[in-house]
Amino acid sequence: MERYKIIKEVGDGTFGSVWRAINKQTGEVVAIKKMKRKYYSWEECINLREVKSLRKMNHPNIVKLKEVIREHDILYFVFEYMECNLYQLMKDRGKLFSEAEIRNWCFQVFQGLAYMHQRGYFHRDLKPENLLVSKDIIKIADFGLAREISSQPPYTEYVSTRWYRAPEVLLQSPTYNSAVDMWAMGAIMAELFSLCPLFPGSSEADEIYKICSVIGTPTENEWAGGLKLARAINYQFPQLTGTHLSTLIPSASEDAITLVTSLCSWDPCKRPTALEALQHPFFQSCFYIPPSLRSKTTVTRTPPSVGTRGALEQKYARRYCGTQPNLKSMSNISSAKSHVTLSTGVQRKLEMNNQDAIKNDKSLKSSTKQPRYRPPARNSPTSVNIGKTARGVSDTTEKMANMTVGSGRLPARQPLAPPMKAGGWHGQSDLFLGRSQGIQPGRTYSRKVVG
Ligand SMILES: Nc1ncnc2c1ncn2[C@@H]1O[C@H](COP(=O)(O)OP(=O)(O)OP(=O)(O)O)[C@@H](O)[C@H]1O
Repeated sequence: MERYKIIKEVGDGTFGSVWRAINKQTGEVVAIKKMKRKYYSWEECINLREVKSLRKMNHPNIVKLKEVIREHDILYFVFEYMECNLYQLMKDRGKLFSEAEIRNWCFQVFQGLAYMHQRGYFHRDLKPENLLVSKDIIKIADFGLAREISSQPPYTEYVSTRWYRAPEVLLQSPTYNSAVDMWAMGAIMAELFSLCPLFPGSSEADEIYKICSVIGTPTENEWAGGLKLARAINYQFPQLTGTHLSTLIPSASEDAITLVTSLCSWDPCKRPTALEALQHPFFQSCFYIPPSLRSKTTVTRTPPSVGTRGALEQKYARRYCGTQPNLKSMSNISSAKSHVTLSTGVQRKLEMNNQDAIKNDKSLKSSTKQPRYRPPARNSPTSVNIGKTARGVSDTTEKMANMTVGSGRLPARQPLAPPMKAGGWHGQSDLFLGRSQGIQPGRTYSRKVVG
């Protein structure tokens, strides 16, 4: 580690703190992630998902892992350095992003995702904090939860930050696939337009409620599989008609709305794959250049939608809103859906979000169902089976309740979930505990992001 000069902390995640540093020999600026738990052998490190998955990825829109160092039982990941994450950009933003900016970012992320999904990996924890930006370039980071298609169950660790968590995961589907990343991208894309999270659930119950209040309660026609999942856990969806996305993200063009709508489809099979998303009319002005054909210059200095054409787009972005002709139709896309499927083979693990939920759980002990997996407490230094931070997870409701200030984001334009009709199921998920703690309207909060 003495080869690096540490400059300052730029991030603090669940698993590690991230520092800006300089390679003393080359002068290169890097990001060093110092893992919180100790690693007593190299075998332990090599088996880490972040190492296994990132080692194999070489794409301009996936953050590059340069080096792994273990010193005094502490593990360090050396990454290429990125200026900031998308959440930081949104929270510091005084005015809305232009559609051209959003298009450019999303196009790049979908390229990174297409690459990753094609190679049999999916991320599982896409959120604005994990999308890192330097100038016009955006890259996917944090592969702590990335999953390989060939990996075997049982999988017991926690999956994804709640606000971006796909409904099949919320409903404890025993199988899920790369479509969970596409759902997250729909939510992120909408958030880029409005600077407000689309589904800011304060608990799993509230998350489903928020989703229903935007895209409407799923019908048998829309998502038979989801209704089956719900029946299996004796869960009843709240009956809501939904809100047209154009009222929630009024600055988005019609193309953007149709893309977000299809990404946020209840049924994972109805979501476009990353490759399909890249062919959506929303991206008609972007040029897809396969990474293998890109020169270094193209990749790093001329992202899609930037350059002369990008500048023009930027200039006329607002004028184009909703008026661009749809040159391609999603229905014309011939490529078969190729979401990478993952069979968990075990119950999805559940989270306990707050003390109220625990109390409720105690009062509902008549359940005949087996108790579900309860993740170890957060911050457990020796466990990777832990919930994620701030906006994320496990004990998040408590955290949210205590959050203060800062982001200027007001996520609570949607109603709070009423007590859920939990039927006879009394598992440990807050989804079924009949209690939902909403974020109060007008309340702002910050996320756990340093710097
Ligand atoms: N390569 C990088 N360059 C600059 N900043 C980075 C880099 N990698 C991570 N960061 C910053 O550190 C934060 C946390 O990093 P990361 O998500 O990898 O940690 P984590 O412990 O896995 O966090 P999480 O709780 O989200 O899982 C990021 O949101 C980002 O702001």
